[in-house]
Amino acid sequence: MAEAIAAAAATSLSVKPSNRHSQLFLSSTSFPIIRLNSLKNPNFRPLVVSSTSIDSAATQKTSSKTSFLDQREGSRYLHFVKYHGLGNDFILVDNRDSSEPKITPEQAAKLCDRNFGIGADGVIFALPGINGTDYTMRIFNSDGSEPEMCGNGVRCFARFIAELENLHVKKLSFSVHTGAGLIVPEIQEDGQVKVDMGEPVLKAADVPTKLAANKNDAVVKSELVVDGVTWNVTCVSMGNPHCVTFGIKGGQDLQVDALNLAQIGPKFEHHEVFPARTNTEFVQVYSPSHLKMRVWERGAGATLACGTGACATVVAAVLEGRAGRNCMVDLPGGPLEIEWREEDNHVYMTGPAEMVHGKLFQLLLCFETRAVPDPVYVKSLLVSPEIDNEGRLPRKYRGEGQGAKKNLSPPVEWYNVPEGTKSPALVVQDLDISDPDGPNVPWPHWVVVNIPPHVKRLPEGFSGKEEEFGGEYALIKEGVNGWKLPGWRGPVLPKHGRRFEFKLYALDDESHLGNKVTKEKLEEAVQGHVLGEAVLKCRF
Ligand SMILES: N[C@@H](CCC[C@H](N)C(=O)O)C(=O)O
Repeated sequence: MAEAIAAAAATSLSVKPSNRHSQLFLSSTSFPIIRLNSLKNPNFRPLVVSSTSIDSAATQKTSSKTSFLDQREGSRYLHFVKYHGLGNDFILVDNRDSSEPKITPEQAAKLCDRNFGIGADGVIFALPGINGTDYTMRIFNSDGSEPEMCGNGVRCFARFIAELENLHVKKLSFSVHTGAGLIVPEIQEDGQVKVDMGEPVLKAADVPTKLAANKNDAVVKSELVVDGVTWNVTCVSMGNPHCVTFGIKGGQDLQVDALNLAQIGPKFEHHEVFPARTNTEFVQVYSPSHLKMRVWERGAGATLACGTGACATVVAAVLEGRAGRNCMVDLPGGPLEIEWREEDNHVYMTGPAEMVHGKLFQLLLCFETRAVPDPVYVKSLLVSPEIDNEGRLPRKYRGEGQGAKKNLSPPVEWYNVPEGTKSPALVVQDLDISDPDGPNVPWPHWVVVNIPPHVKRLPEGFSGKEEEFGGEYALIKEGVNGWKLPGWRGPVLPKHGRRFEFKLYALDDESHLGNKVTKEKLEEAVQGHVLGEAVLKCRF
C-alpha cells in the first residue's frame, strides 16, 4: 500500500456534488432478499468509471486492474474486507456487478455477530451508481435493519473503492448515492477522508419525530421523558435520525463516562416519539469548539464512533447555543472534525478510515462466503506473512539477484481446511514458464506431501529441515521440483511479471506416492480425494 501511494500520480479527481436529500430510495423496513445463485449475470464486470463523472486519464488507466480482491468469474462467493472508522467497524462487500446486495439482512446480522460471525457494526455494499453517481452505498446494521446513511461507513467506502479500483492518486473524490441522497467523500493527501454530508434535516416530521416542533419546524432542547426522567433533546436527521442530548432537565452538565449506555440507550432508541427508532448522542461540552460524545446507535447499540452522530451533535450544539460551527468531537474511538458551514448549510466531516489491522490481517479476512444455502461458509485460505496475495514474491525467495538467499523456502499458513482433511499437500509452481520446444506446462518449484492434519503452517526456511523441526514436521515429505531435485527451489528472473502459484490441496487421505514424489504423481493420486483447495498467487 505504501509503495502504491508513493507511486501515486499527483492527480486530483473530483466530482461536483448536486443537491442531496432529494429522495430516499430505501424504506427502513423493506429488505430486498436475493439469492446469489439467482443472479442472471454473476460474471464479474470491472467498473469503468464514466468520463462524465470522473474524467481523468489517470483514472481510466488504473481502474481496469482489480487485483485487490480475488474476482472469480461466475463466483458464488462473497468477497469482502473489513474496515473501521475510529473503531466503528464494517464488512465491506464488493457488489459492483449487481444492483442488489449479495447477502440478505439476516445473513448480514449473522456475519456481524462478534462471537459466531466475523464481528462488525454493519455490512456495507459497494453497488453501481444510480442517478448519475459513481457508486451506490447501502448498509445493513448489525441487527439486519437498513439505515439510510452511515458517516464512518462512507469514509471506509471511499478507501475501499480506491483499493478496488486501484485509484492511488493524491486526492480523490467521487459521488455516492445513499439512502440520504448524494454524499461526496474526498480522500485527502494524508489518507483522511473528508465528506460532504449535505444539509441537516431539522423539520420534526422528516427527522422523523413525533415531538412537537418548538423552533421554526425543528425540535430544539425539548423535553423528553425516558424511564421517568426528563431529558432535554434536539432532533436532527443527517439522512438517518438522531436525538442529541446534553443532559437532563435542570440537571448538571452530562459526564458522559458515567452513563450506563446499555441501560438508557435502548429506551431512547425504541421511544414512541421516534417512529423509525433513533440513534442517540449523549454529549459533554468541553469548550465551544470541543465536544465529547457517546452514542447508542439504532440497530447496532453502543459503538466506538458514529459519523452522522458527530455531525448531528455539532448541529444540535449550534442550535442550542453551546458551540460554534467548527468543532472537534471526541468519540470513544477517537476524534472527528466537524464543520457546519454557514455558506452552503452543508455539514463536513473529516476523519480516518482504515483497513482492519493492516495487510496481513486483511488477507485473513478475505474469506469467501457462500451465500446459499448456509449463511456463512468460510472457505479455506492460504496466506504467507511475507507474500501479498497478487503481490510480488520477495527477493529473498528468488533464485538469483540482489537480496536472493540460497533456496530459502517462504513461510505459508492455512486456515479453515475442510472437516475430514487427513493430509494437506502443497504445490508451488510457475504458471508462465515458456518452453520454446514444448507446450506451456506449469513448472514445479516445490511439492510437499504427507502434512499431518494438525500442522497449519510451514515456517520460513522449512525446506530440507524436516528432521530439524522435528515432531509432526518430521512426517512431512518433500517431492522433487522441476529440476528433479528434492525440496524448494526459488525462481530465477528471465523477465518480470511471471505468475507464481501456491496451491494447497485438502485431501481426505494420505497420499502414498513411493519414494520419489513428483507433481505429476501427486496430481494423479489426489483425484477424487480433494475436499478443498486454497490458492495464494504472486508474481516474480
Ligand atoms: N455508525 C454510523 C451510523 C450507522 C447507521 C445507524 N446505526 C442508523 O441506523 O441510523 C455512522 O458513522 O454514521
